[in-house]
Amino acid sequence: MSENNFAGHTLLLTGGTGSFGNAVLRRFLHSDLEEIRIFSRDEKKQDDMRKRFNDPKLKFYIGDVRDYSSVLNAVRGVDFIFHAAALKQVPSCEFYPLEAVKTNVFGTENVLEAAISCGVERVVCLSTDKAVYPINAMGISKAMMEKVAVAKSRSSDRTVICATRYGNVMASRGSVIPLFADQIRARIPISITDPGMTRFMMTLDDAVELVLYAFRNGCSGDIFVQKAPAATIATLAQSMRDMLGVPDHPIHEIGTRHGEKLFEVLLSREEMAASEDLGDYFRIPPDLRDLNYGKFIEEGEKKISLAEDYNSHNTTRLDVAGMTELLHKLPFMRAMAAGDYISPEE
Ligand SMILES: O=c1ccn([C@@H]2O[C@H](COP(=O)(O)OP(=O)(O)O[C@H]3O[C@H](CO)[C@@H](O)[C@H](O)[C@H]3O)[C@@H](O)[C@H]2O)c(=O)[nH]1
Repeated sequence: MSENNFAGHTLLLTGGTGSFGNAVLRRFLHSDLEEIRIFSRDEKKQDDMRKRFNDPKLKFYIGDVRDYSSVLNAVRGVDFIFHAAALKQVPSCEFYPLEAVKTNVFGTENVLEAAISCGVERVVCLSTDKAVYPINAMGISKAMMEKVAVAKSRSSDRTVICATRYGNVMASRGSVIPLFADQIRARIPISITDPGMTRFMMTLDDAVELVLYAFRNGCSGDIFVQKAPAATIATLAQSMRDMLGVPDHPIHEIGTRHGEKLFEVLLSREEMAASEDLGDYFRIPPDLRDLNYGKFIEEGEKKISLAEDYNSHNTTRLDVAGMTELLHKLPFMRAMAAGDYISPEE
């Protein structure tokens, strides 16, 4: 399925005003899709987007995934959905965990229920590595979102529901790369939490590719994960200092923050045992055992105890040169290195 096989079809992006929505639009605006709907609560961002893209193919829907009727209104007549609407800030979800449940869990249920009742063909739900062995409210709510998606995928023959999980998107707004860049610009020390902490490193384009892969290839109940390299925060800081020409810029260690893990996990041990290795991706199929599943237990347990999870400590580790090469792919970092400043992605 290429970007040009969609004549007469409509795509809905929930949470479409964020960086992911913008990146998808850049890919799909010139496809043969008939209509692209942006659904979000944010009137101002929708207005900015309307002016920026200025394209009659784009339609804007104000609503909240928590409100079923607003979702239903946007889903009627839609063929495909990329469900990106979420509360994703770790600290705010820690303080307001039920708000995370309302948006990430019940909101997803609303989107999927509307999709099934309107006969939508395919839905891809976006999740995060923080949903695996979760320790913070954001991750826990996203883990529940995945469970809702997989459970719902069993209840429709027509609507294919699958999900993707990805790690930190490099240089997204509020994340560590723009923060370190601001600190370097302001000539204040770089605040490192724990130099040995690792994170998967993915670009926004990688995240979009993963969602498109799931969209094209997913069977109902599948979760897709892209293999990705990782780096320690010390390596990231050194690469940024080198790239911005200040290799000796001071560093200040502040310690691990609230709700934060030493490393992230993209596939649990249990999922690794069941997953299919597709080269660049893993596919985690849904557990299709029915009530008569006793005969699968022994084999399953043996595989699980041999498996290792897939995490940012044991994946390909970037050294300073490798990390710098990746940083060069980011428009934000290239501009910084040239002495310009551009806004990070939303
Ligand atoms: O002053 C800082 C801030 C962050 N870090 C480290 O940098 C890494 C990445 O941090 P950050 O960019 O804040 O990302 P995460 O905390 O991993 O999670 C972010 O990225 C997720 C997925 O992209 C979002 O869902 C979360 O809301 C958002 O907090 C972590 O190891 C942090 O400990 C520092 O060393 N110093």
